[in-house]
Amino acid sequence: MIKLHDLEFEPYISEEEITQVIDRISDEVNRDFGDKTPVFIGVLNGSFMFASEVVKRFQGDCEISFVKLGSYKGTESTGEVKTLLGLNQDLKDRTVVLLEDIVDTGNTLVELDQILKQSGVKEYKVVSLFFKPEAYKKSVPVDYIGMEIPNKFIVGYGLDYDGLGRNLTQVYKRKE
Ligand SMILES: O=P(O)(O)OC[C@H]1O[C@H](OP(=O)(O)OP(=O)(O)O)[C@H](O)[C@@H]1O
Ligand SMILES: Nc1nc2[nH]cnc2c(=O)[nH]1
Repeated sequence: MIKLHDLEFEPYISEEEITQVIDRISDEVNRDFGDKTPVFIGVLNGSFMFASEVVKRFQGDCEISFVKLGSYKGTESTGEVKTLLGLNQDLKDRTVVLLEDIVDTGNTLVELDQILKQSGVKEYKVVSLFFKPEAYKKSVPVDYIGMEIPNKFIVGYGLDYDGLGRNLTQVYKRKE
């Protein structure tokens, strides 16, 4: 068990399991985008570990960029997604692969969908390491999912609780 600020968390998904999931999802990404010179866009902050592992496994030509969006305060979504660092690259007519650590309510994804459509991409697909089907209320497709998880707050592997826990190499869930 670990403590971050005032909350306790227990081990939930091991590093080995995360690696297996990333291997599988990266195979799918290689298969579908290997010859398309995609632009990978990682959604900061949470996706930095996952994004680096996926792009390290990518075997074709690609470009890599990041945007930074934020909407969580403590363990809850505020419902308001702020763009903290926008796109700084021309994506017109490009194939884009969004790399997210988690899709939860979908608020962040809806914002990204608008940003990408406005930028004139040829196509874009969403890859997310974790997905909470019970929490997802939107219709933007999540095309590649590493793991479906219940509607519980998790930390580790890039995901934080009020800034702490991103460096943990396995995933923990909030202790009930
Ligand atoms: O589907 P949603 O309910 O929108 O949640 C998903 C988003 O929440 C987290 O980001 P957060 O807003 O916590 O910012 P961070 O990545 O900087 O921690 C995560 O990295 C996703 O981008
Ligand atoms: N740390 C963390 N951030 C999130 N953002 C959306 N869902 C979650 C979650 O379960 N944990």
